[in-house]
Amino acid sequence: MTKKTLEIGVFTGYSLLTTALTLPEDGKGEEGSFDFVFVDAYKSDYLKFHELTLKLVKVGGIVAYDNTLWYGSVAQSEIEVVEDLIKRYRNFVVEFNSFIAADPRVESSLLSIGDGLTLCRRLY
Ligand SMILES: C[S@@+](CC[C@H](N)C(=O)[O-])C[C@H]1O[C@@H](n2cnc3c(N)ncnc32)[C@H](O)[C@@H]1O
Repeated sequence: MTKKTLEIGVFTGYSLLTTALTLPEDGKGEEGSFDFVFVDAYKSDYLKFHELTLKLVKVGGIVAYDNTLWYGSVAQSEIEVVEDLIKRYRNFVVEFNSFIAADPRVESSLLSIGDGLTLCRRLY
């Protein structure tokens, strides 16, 4: 059962509260061996956060990265993407997805729900 969770990138707190609602009475958020980390911050920092979260999450724990389809732009060629915000971060997300797919430290899956959610399970 998940007891220790962390969220990187809080705005309204919606996703944090959603996670909190699943915690048992003795669930904690202290530093240490986390069961679950949810990352929804600036996409340019995702690779940096990956190194950090792999230290924080325990072996067998899950790190979830939001927006890894980045409005579908990761499946488009760079020149097809015209909207500024999407264009600005597309290459970071493409690079992140490639890195995660080849990272032997995690087993990962990019779920095509919402704007894409990548689940990584730390293997060692
Ligand atoms: C898309 S919103 C997150 C929404 C969040 N899922 C919620 O329900 O509240 C992204 C948030 O991440 C924050 N953020 C971006 N980069 C960050 C960083 N390096 N460290 C901490 N927070 C960061 C932004 O300020 C913003 O509030």
